[in-house]
Amino acid sequence: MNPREDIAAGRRWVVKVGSALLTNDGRGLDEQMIATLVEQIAALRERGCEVVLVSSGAVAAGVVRLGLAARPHLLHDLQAAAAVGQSVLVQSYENAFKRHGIIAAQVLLGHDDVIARDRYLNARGTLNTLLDFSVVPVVNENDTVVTDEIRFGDNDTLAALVANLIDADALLLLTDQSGLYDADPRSNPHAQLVEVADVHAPELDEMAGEGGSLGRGGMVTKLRAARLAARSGTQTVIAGGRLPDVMARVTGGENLGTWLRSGRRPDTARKQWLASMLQVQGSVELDAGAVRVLRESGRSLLPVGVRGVSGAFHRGDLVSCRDSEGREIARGLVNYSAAETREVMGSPSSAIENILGYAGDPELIHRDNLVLV
Ligand SMILES: Nc1ncnc2c1ncn2[C@@H]1O[C@H](COP(=O)(O)OP(=O)(O)O)[C@@H](O)[C@H]1O
Ligand SMILES: N[C@@H](CCC(=O)OP(=O)(O)O)C(=O)O
Repeated sequence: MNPREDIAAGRRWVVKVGSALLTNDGRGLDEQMIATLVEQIAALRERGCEVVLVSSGAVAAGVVRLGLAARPHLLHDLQAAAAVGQSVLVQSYENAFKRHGIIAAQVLLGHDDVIARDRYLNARGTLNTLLDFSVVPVVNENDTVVTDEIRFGDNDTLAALVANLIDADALLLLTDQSGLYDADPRSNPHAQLVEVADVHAPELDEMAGEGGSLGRGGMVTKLRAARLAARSGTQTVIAGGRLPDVMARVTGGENLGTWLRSGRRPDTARKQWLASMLQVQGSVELDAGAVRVLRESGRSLLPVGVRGVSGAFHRGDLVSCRDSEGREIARGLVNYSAAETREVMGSPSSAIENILGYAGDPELIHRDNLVLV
């Protein structure tokens, strides 16, 4: 039995191509690489796979087009570079796909598009419709309008959200390394490739390091992306994009790169949406009993299990639930503001009416609005 038969069975793929691969050492877009990737996607589709491509490279392409000496640091400079570079990027893909008779579509997504549930569902509908039309969506972050606080910043996270949106079977993160090593191979020549691991294995956090000068997130964001993707049951493979025929080989189940196995059952669509919201408005500290109940029995969080509150959140905001050492356990949408939570924490739900003067929900966070981290 092929241990990677789960991968080989995948029909719906999200392929993410990082800046580190696409940008010719900072000398603009590597057109040859784009042609090679597109040829491989065409071959994948011939085998009956659906593919969404998440491609970085806009900033890097814009930097060269504008004649800048290096990747800028100021947000507006980055956004200007992205605006110039995105059209160069998408034009390159358009030309390359056309040579294979494939229609491509540009899809730019921002953080707002996943926070609002109606926009989230809309993005899902559009991507699914594009796939129904046999189009290859080419997705990037909508860099020109985002502010620093709401940027994904790295396209690994964006690719995972896209995988959630379309319920992808598998996510392929192509980069300049052959996969995840047990240490950053740039600084440790003895680093060993991890061939397969459970995506939730805690020791992976020790191994994953930051990115290079061209890319953004390194292996840290790739690991986080794989965990986010696992929420829709999506398998992740991290592999070297310069390897000949890498897409056909990985998707065929060959033992290449790092397979981060997503073992558990997929979350519900609502919980996937909740997990995709990146920004919390505050946090609550739980006592040991509440930590156990959340982790082990998937129940709601009641005010009685809360010991502390920080931040200025309102009803309906996303709040992080932490243990006494500050480790995040879960996230969820609260039924009470920070001020109200301070008043009712530590009390049984039956006392809420007396304390606040009105009868609200018995839970601080209902289990349907709660995701474990
Ligand atoms: N444990 C690790 N294994 C492999 N690469 C690592 C590791 N830790 C950090 N890295 C770095 O992550 C980089 C890839 O991420 P990044 O630069 O963000 O590329 P991309 O643009 O493809 O997302 C590699 O060049 C490598 O130096
Ligand atoms: N949206 C940006 C991509 C950000 C980025 O560099 O991502 P990555 O290469 O995945 O670390 C761009 O197109 O330049």
